[in-house]
Amino acid sequence: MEKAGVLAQVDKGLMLPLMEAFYTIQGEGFHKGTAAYFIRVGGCDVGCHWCDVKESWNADLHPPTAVDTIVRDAAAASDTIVVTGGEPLMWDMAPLTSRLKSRGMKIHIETSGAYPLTGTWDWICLSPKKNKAPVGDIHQRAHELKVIVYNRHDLKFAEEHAELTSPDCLLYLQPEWSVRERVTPLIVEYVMANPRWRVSLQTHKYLNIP
Ligand SMILES: C[S@@+](CC[C@H](N)C(=O)[O-])C[C@H]1O[C@@H](n2cnc3c(N)ncnc32)[C@H](O)[C@@H]1O
Ligand SMILES: Nc1nc2[nH]cc(C(=O)O)c2c(=O)[nH]1
Ligand code: SF4
Ligand SMILES: [Mg+2]
Repeated sequence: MEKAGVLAQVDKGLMLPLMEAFYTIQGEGFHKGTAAYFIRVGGCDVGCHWCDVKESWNADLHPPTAVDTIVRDAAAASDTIVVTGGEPLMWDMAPLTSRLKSRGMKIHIETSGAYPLTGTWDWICLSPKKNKAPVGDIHQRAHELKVIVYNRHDLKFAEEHAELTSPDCLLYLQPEWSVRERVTPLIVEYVMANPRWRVSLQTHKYLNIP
């Protein structure tokens, strides 16, 4: 396909810049410990200085891939799919999620919420960022709020975002990996004092799996 044609397909969400797709164990949040197939879509301009997938940021480095191909490979691997990135909501998620849904799959998203919510989701993990705030009503739609804690101020940031969520939204504090030894004790103390919150660890990194 010529370049203009590919760009048009990407614009419609019929192709996505695919960084990688892999079957693993969800390491974080409510579903941690359960098998899932991850679809990592390239492209992100949020710019978290501690981001653990900076290779995802430049969408041009990741080949535009037909969603039909992505869905075919996903369906062969698992009935639970986690769409992540990069920031997946930079792209129109409607074509990908409608195809996954029509095959009866459970679809989860990991997002900063910095772009409008598209697609249909069984589980929305909202991880808000200071650099680029969530837009629209995603706090009300989120099933879990997962705030990354790099320093003490992030606990205040976490409360500000928790106030915007629905009453049954699960609340998680997750240590930023590079400072985990310093911040994990802060999180433990905070969760015991404020038991509406839970601890989330990046358990896949302890298990040495993707
Ligand atoms: C790489 S992001 C991709 C999805 C989306 N851009 C987002 O930030 O939610 C996936 C998850 O990893 C978290 N994350 C990224 N870097 C991290 C780090 N160094 N330590 C802990 N969590 C991290 C993000 O906050 C997010 O919840
Ligand atoms: N195992 C595993 N669990 C995860 N949960 C969220 C991840 C992500 O990068 O979005 C992730 C990831 O990269 N690997
Ligand atoms: S929003 Fe997500 S992918 Fe983008 S820089 Fe932050 S953690 Fe990384
Ligand atoms: Mg990750």
